[in-house]
Amino acid sequence: MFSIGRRCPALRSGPRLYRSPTSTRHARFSQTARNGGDNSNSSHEGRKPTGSYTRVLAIFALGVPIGWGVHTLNDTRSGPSNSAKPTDFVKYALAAKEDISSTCSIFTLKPAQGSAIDTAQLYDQPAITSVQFKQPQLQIARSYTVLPPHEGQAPDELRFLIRKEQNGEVSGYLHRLALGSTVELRGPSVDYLLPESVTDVVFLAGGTGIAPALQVGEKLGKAGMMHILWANRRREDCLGGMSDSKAPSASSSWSLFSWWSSPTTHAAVADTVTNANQSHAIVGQVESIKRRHTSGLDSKTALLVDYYVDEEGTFIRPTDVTKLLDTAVQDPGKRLILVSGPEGFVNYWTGPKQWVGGREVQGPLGGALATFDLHGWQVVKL
Ligand SMILES: Cc1cc2nc3c(=O)[nH]c(=O)nc-3n(C[C@H](O)[C@H](O)[C@H](O)COP(=O)(O)OP(=O)(O)OC[C@H]3O[C@@H](n4cnc5c(N)ncnc54)[C@H](O)[C@@H]3O)c2cc1C
Repeated sequence: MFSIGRRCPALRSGPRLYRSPTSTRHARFSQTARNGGDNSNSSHEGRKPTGSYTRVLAIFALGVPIGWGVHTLNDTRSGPSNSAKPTDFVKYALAAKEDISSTCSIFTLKPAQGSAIDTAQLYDQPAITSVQFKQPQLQIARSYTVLPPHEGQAPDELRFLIRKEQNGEVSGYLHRLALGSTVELRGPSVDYLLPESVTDVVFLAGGTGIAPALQVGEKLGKAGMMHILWANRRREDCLGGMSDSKAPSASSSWSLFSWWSSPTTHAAVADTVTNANQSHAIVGQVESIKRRHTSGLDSKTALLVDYYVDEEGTFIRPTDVTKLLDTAVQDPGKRLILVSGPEGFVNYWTGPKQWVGGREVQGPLGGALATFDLHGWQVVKL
């Protein structure tokens, strides 16, 4: 998904995976009806109501509140009623920037003018969605995956986890913005449409590849079983994250297991996780999605996350993945392996995507996953 080292095409010619949304959710309460109500009051002032006029008034008296109620309900459900076309850039203001590590920050953006990106298309579609940010001086744009909304977030706000790439044109520009600055966004783009009847997902996420994983976790909900294997170079990027599998991948996994099993460790770890969840926003959001989407002891509908940190010597091993693929599923539906992260990470697991006719396509399966017996699991490169 993340094309490090590949220059994205300029705004004019950028390849788009976008499919045109056909939302009718924003049908506005008709202006005529509103004006009609107002006019009836002003232009007929002082006149004795006739029988039919009384009926008209009664219709307005009942109709306007009902219509307004429906209008308000639609607005609450689908965000701003003045949604911009996905191909048009709209202005947002940088409302907050939370540094979560030395290279990554969470950006919170609010619409700066009347129009805004259609949040229903971003959040409610069974799809992984992203938007493009414009770098105005260079007239280039890059895609960023929107984080699922979290508790306390205003309905029109958008949040993104963005890593500052060394010498990165757009990420560098975004990280230099002062609070309150205006930035131009367009979208949404659908990067992957989740098929119906997904029962199992294994998500291999590298670094900021956790953002689409969180979208899938949120959208899959209690519909199935999802296991995220999240790899980071540094602990600071997933501070406090504790793996759900008992023995995290490491050369000394047996000793880690005995360490994990000790009651003293459990108490200490619980404290660390609680504290870290309060301070590390992404790990906190991972945990909150897990809590909402894991149904007690029903092992068919759970979200599990394992953390891997290069600097601690823990890497996602092929056996960590094959173990999950071999897990017996009694009632199999669609099973997906989704891979998202820096280009090197995606290439290692799946081989590179390809450009065909100006569009980026999946290309043949390569990398480590091509050597596995996939038992019918479908691989998707993001
Ligand atoms: C669908 C999608 C969703 C994405 N979501 C996110 C997200 O949520 N968060 C996130 O952080 N990123 C995300 N990305 C990646 C993002 O779009 C950018 O690619 C990333 O921020 C780097 O862009 P940049 O303009 O800052 O860097 P660029 O200027 O494109 O440079 C990237 C790197 O390549 C190097 N480089 C550039 N040109 C050359 C060259 N000619 N030779 C050698 N090296 C070179 C640069 O030094 C830099 O390290 C997503 C990408 C896609 C496609």
